[in-house]
Amino acid sequence: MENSVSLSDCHVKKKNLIINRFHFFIHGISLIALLHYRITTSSLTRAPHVLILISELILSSIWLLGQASYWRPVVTRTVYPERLPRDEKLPGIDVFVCTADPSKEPVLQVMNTVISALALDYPPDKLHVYLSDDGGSHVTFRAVKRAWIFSEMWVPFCRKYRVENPCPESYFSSGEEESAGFGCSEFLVDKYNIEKRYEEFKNSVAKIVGETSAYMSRDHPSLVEVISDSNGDRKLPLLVYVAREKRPSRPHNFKAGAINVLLRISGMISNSPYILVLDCDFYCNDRSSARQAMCFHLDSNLSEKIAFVQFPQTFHNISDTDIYDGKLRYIWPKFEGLNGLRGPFLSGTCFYIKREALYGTRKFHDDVDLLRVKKYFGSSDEFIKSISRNYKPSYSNDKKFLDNSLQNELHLLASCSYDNDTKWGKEVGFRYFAVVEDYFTGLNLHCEGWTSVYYEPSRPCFLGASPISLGELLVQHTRWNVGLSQVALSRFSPMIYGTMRMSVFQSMCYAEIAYSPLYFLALYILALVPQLCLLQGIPLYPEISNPYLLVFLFVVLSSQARHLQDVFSTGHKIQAWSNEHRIWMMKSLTCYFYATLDVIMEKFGLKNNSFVPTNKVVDEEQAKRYRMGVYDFQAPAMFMVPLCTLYIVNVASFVVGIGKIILGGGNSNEMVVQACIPLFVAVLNFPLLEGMVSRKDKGRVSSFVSLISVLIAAVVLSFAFLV
Ligand SMILES: O=c1ccn([C@@H]2O[C@H](COP(=O)(O)OP(=O)(O)O[C@H]3O[C@H](CO)[C@@H](O)[C@H](O)[C@H]3O)[C@@H](O)[C@H]2O)c(=O)[nH]1
Ligand SMILES: [Mn+2]
Repeated sequence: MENSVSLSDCHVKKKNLIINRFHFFIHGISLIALLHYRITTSSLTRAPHVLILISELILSSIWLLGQASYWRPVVTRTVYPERLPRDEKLPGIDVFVCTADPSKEPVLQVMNTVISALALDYPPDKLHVYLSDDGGSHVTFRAVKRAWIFSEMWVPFCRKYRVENPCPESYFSSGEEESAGFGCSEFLVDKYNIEKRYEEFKNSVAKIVGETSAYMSRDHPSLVEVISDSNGDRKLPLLVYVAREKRPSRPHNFKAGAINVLLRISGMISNSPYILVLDCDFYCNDRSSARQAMCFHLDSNLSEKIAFVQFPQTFHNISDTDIYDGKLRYIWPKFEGLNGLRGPFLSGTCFYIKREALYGTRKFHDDVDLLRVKKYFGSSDEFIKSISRNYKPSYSNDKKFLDNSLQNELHLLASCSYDNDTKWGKEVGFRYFAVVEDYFTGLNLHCEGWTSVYYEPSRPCFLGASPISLGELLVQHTRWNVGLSQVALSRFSPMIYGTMRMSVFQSMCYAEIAYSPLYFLALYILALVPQLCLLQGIPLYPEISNPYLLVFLFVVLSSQARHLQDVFSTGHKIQAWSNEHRIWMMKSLTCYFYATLDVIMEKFGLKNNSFVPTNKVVDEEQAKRYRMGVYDFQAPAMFMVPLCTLYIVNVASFVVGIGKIILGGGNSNEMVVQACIPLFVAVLNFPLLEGMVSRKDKGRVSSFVSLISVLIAAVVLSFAFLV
């Protein structure tokens, strides 16, 4: 399989490296000076000072952990697909698409993802697409059959005209690519015809959706069916529909459980050495991604150790203002930095992973006994045979139907009890321990010695949907942070588990993400303590004449300058800086807080894991507000009340505090700096004020939330006067 010429290159970003290290030194020194001031000069016998010290320690520690991903050479990569071996020599690829709930994940969108995967530029007999339907829904099953019929025309069309974008919905709606010099009439006729077919397909899906209940069942037997009906010579990739068995009393382990079933089922049918995993809303936007990924997997210098090639998650539905920071812009530079270490985290979708890495078979010797293997992989003999390198699946291309014995085996492998008493979810396949199965599985692979590659081509290979309302965003990030806290508060905590198994730097990168829910504590302190102390006239920061004030100013300026540099160097405007700040505050005060609470309750047995998929259905009114850059504050009260309450506390303490400084004189010298904090909060979060006071549309803060918030804020403020 391997190739002696290099299929890929990497480049160090020298300029970034110098800036990063320079910032590290001067910011680090100023943080030490700041902490020195806190410890020596502040009166640490008083609670407010201790609290502020705690918040500063948290912020500094997370900053320090984050430096690891900026420290080593920041690498970008180039690939040379033209140097890949001939098609006959390319390895097989299985594509896994997961969907869970047709009422939240529009079927047409899911089908577009499936169709786009079928149209990847890869030898059709080497490509196999598996759709996992966790809802076991009739809608999805019927729709995928229609999708197949449409693909039989769409895939040849893409091949014939070398269409770059294999996703029909986005191809037709963007009007792009009058491609490859085929501006001729034949192309136009073909395009017209295929567009008509796509309309018919869309209508038929709409009809199916109308006729069939989108009921998502948690209680259903397994169903595995080969959808493609080609005979013998395969012009199109194989398409297989899989609904695993689900029973209400049995844990199904969410997406990780679904992927593990697909691993087993595909092992029996195609058993490709590489797997592309896609969330149902992430369609392929470039047909060449498989070949690009193979440039790493087959590169003789890299291939042995690489577990996965991760592409960035890019989104097609982000507006210019990106008010919810949906791009996750701050994440991807870290992935580039990690490229200089053992490689990036796994991010759940848009990656090509080696089957062998998920099986963990390298640790077995040839003479390992069958009983031990069964302890790992479960009772299916047929599946265990599939693990050995030279296994040929008993399914052959020329059959549409799976014969009985294979069907029985597949039912066993897709049953909800197959994982019991095996290493599935622990050492084999995607790991079940945390609801961030991607992060946690990646952590385990890196700890086992595997590496990974981050590759960001100029044309995004995949495009997905990002939440476009505050409520959805906060629900999603709460789930992520529940998962991260589960890891942080367990024996897998990266700073311990990681440093024993991989480099300190790599562990620090994992730790930064896992410990970020701690921001909640730092931000609650900073949103309350300086404000209440301002009202009481307790100074927490150096007075204007104190040279230490310069240290504080420097820390603020240098961290903001660094953030701005990051924003500008990734091609964004200043607006991204303020949006990111605002969303970070909102997430810290809600998601991070609830996530930590959730995990603590789970530890005490008061709560169970859950993975509520994000809603991918677009509400037109909401979408309109989003495009106009107007926040949608219709989020659940549990998110809105803390945000509004703290906003009111900040505004009130600023107004009263400034009034006192102006009127009272006294220690105004000491309080001026402190008044800047609520001022900053109030200005940055001005949209919240608008939402509570002046907006009339449906996305405003509800009067119920405003009322409760005013009441709680009043209690909090009166506390300052009582103590
Ligand atoms: O029980 C479940 C729950 C979810 N899913 C699928 O998992 C995918 C991701 O779910 P989504 O609701 O879109 O979650 P996001 O928070 O948007 O996903 C991000 O975060 C997840 C981890 O929390 C990763 O798995 C994803 O890849 C990553 O994109 C979707 O295709 C779902 O259909 C299942 O198959 N079974
Ligand atoms: Mn998603």
